[in-house]
Amino acid sequence: MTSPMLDRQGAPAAPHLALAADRVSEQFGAGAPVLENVSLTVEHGEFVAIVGPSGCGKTTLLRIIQGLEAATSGAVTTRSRTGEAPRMSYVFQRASLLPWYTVRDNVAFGVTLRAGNGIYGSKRERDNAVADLLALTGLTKYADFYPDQISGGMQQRVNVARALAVRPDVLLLDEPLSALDALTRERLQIDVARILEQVGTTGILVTHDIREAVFLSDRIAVMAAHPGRTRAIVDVDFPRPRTPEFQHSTELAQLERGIWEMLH
Ligand SMILES: Nc1ncnc2c1ncn2[C@@H]1O[C@H](COP(=O)(O)OP(=O)(O)OP(=O)(O)O)[C@@H](O)[C@H]1O
Repeated sequence: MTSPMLDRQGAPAAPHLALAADRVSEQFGAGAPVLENVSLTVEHGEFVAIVGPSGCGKTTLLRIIQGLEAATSGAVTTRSRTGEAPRMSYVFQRASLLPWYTVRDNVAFGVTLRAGNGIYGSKRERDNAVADLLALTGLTKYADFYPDQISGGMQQRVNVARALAVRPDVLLLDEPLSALDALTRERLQIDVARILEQVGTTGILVTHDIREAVFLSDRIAVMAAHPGRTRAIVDVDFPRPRTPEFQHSTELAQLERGIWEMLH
């Protein structure tokens, strides 16, 4: 993951790229191939969604990108805007919060974890960072609550705030909103769009929800299964952040329909 980014010819790739997955294949033991020659590039500040049928290897691809899983063949290369290895953070479907910590302390935990990495120098800087993250994610009023005293949507906000505490160059989101009810989910999609715009981080989102993918992303990788492969890369050519009206617009519905047809 720390190797310099190379293109297919072996020359340094364009510095505007945050990530390049090049012909990534994965097979676990003697099982059927899970991923086959998946290639994907993501520019700095870009938000890319991955959609596809269950079992096509979306989570596996995300885990390979994060370095938690080694690809059988192919390579993933990453770099930050400064040219160094990027910091990545991961948001899962279920918020894994510390139940005995308040909302504030759960976010502070993410900040403290990184204090030793030189991101935050002093205690005051850490306290300010926590306050900023709480404000950014709409949690200031809930700072002294415990996780079991807030809704699932609020818990997921804490999860996002904690993930952002490391000031990630790349934020990986694996079905972050799928456990939420439809209304909460729509509201959080709008907030996630605003938060991403404010922090300017690069993002990769795995989702089953095509509408969510269209609403949030610049491009969508549509995958096919058995083995998992990229079927198409779809551009979502609308300025970000998207307005709440865009969520129910004809343009979004048309793109959603086109992707749905690809998947069925
Ligand atoms: N560590 C592992 N060992 C063996 N098989 C695995 C491992 N991880 C994933 N798989 C298999 O790889 C395939 C793809 O799994 P993955 O979770 O990546 O798919 P997905 O597209 O994210 O699915 P879903 O949309 O249902 O979450 C599945 O058949 C899964 O059982």
